[in-house]
Amino acid sequence: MGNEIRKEQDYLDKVMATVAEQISEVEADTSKRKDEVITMRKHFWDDLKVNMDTFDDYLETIIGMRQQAQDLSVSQSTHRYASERLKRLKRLEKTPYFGRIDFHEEGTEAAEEIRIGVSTLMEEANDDILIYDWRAPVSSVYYDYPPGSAAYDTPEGMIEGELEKKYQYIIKGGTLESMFDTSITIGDEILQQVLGQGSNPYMHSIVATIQREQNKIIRHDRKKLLIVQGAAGSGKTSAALQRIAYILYKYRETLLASEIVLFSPNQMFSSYVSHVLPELGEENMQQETFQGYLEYRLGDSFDVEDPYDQLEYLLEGTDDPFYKTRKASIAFKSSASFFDAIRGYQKALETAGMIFKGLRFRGEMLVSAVEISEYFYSNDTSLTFPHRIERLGDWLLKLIEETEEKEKQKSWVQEEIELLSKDELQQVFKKIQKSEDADEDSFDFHDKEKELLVRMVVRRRLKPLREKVKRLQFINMKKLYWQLFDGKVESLGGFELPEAWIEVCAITKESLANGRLFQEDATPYLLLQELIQGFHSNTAIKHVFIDEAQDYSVFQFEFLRRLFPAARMTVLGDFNQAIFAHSDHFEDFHSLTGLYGEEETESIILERSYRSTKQIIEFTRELIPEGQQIKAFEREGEKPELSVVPDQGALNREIAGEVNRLKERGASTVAVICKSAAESERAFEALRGLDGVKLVRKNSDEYERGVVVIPAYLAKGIEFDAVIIYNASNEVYSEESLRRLFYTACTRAMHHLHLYSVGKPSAFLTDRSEEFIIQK
Ligand SMILES: Nc1ncnc2c1ncn2[C@@H]1O[C@H](COP(=O)(O)OP(=O)(O)OP(=O)(O)O)[C@@H](O)[C@H]1O
Repeated sequence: MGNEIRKEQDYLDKVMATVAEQISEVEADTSKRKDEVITMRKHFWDDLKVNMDTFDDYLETIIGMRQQAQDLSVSQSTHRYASERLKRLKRLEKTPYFGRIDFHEEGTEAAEEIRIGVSTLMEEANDDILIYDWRAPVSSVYYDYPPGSAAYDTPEGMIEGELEKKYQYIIKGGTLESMFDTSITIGDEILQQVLGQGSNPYMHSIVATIQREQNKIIRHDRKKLLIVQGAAGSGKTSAALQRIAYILYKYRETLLASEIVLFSPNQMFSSYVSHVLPELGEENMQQETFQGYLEYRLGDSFDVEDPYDQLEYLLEGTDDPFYKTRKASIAFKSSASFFDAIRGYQKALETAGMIFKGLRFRGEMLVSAVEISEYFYSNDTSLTFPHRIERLGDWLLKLIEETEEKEKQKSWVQEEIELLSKDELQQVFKKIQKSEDADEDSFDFHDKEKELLVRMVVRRRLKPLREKVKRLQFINMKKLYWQLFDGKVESLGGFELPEAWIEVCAITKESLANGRLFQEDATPYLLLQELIQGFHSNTAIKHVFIDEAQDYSVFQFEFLRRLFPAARMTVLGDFNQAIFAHSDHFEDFHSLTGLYGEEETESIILERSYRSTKQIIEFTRELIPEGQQIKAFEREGEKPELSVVPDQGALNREIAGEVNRLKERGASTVAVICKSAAESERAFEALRGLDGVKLVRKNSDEYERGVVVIPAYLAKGIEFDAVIIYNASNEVYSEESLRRLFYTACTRAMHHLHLYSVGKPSAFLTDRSEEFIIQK
């Protein structure tokens, strides 16, 4: 190995020298380009000869301007390219590469040493590649194979060969700190080191230690839908982000970061993952929350309940007289039955039952709801439904046009003209002057003025009506949806309705009447609206990523598929962490196959968990059915602890003491995880005295370092050095429906997990759990 290390240091020196040389070249070039651009911008008009005397002069001036603008734009993009290259080189300067494979390609004489880093480095004199980008085709051998036969895919086909050796390096500031010959040593020392470190305020890239099964997700490129079911901490989010970086590299000629959208659970999570792509030298994709989209589409018409308020009600509202009804409402409205009911309803509306709103003008009915309906159903029924609505809209606009003509003759118009302000009159006057060289004294001029004033007054009055028609507001959407709960669902027949159906209908109608849309109604409402009015689609988006997918209903998936018709979809989730009431049905993601069909769907399962120590995983996997399938990465730590305390006072005292101990032991993030926001508020009040403690609420948008009190549902997707479960008693966690929430909370811990319980602990902790936990 000694020889190898010397040889490696020589190679590293050569790389560092090349990087330094290229940096100074690019720096000189960038500053020259920058000056050039600034000078060009400054003198843009000086260098241009503006002469408009004759047509030829005019042409020459225009051509000159175009040329100048083109030169400026070329200089600007060359400057941009150079500064991007500089950033890449600066990254290489810190850590030029992290791995090496000695790959002997079939049919060649000897193995080639291929070093792998975050981007490519080429020797300019001879085009030799000193470092391969981790996303280059050959780099996949590094992630996919142990020494022995190996192959990798290229656009020209498979390349086969022999992987003779494989190394991992730790290089810092140009010095080789360690080098592992992974063809001899077993295990993954670097991964051990990375996972053993403390948590970070932002998620980091994992390119140096991507595991084989994760690499399959990152490089998957065949089917329209990729479904990843993975245990808590198995690297789903990490793999998704590296996959985005990979796609951006592979399709760099044609794909922009803005054509990729990641749906994430909330703002805090979005900020937590926002550093990975920039760290890899890529621009960030767009990030959205589904709630954000619902607000955007329905926020003007309704006060849309957000999923956290819905969940909080389910967790804390058990004393509410409508609690059971609300639960039944959520279950039914997220089911495939309700989905079919909505589609059946839309089908039935093709022949009868549409509800319209009549159009009134100046207090008089222009066209009644019944007349609109008659016209609608008397027209060509072979067209699609949204097309028929469009035709109806055209007809209504024509009616408005006819009305405009008729109204022009009426006396109210004259009266209104007389009331016009000076400014308004002036505007009309200017308009006529502009339109032709009219002589103000001529008869024609006054006629024109009068005509324009009449038109202006009538049009202005009719404008809101035209807008209403253009926005399809002549359809009574609220009433149409309302009707579903007024006997429609029953009349469509064939659906298994909840026992409390009558009560479900009552609370839904009441909520609609108050302008409130329950979370469980929002997507079905929007789906019905789109089925009737035509789908809003965004064809610019080429890839959609849905993280924490277990929290989405079938409605939401169907919706996203239609919203992004040109996109491939990557769906990542863990049904053991399905905490929302509508996701109770999630046992696996099999039902999603229907979205694009079996042919276009690929599923990958991740079973190894990386976030937590072996001891934490051994404990948490006991909490869920079939948890035994989850494999721990061999990282040793302490067993989780359970402290049973007699009362609330002792609970808060002991937790405060434990937080301080954990901080002293170096934990930089400590989360006190509670069942709900209500419990978090109470816990926060009691722990206020702790130095720097913060409360995380649903609208917090930054991941906080230090000590936080947080409801379990907001902690999903993120991680902490140490987790304290605020009160894991049987009184708090008794309902079976809370098992997944409890599991989600415990799996946020990386190095330490401590559960506290006032009195008897939750029944989720079985006899077997005792083996994996230290009772205090
Ligand atoms: N190959 C890897 N190399 C280094 N670290 C990894 C690797 N895979 C995962 N990790 C780390 O494990 C932790 C969990 O990863 P991540 O958050 O992506 O998992 P997840 O499956 O999305 O978890 P959850 O479902 O619980 O939200 C992170 O700290 C991540 O950096």
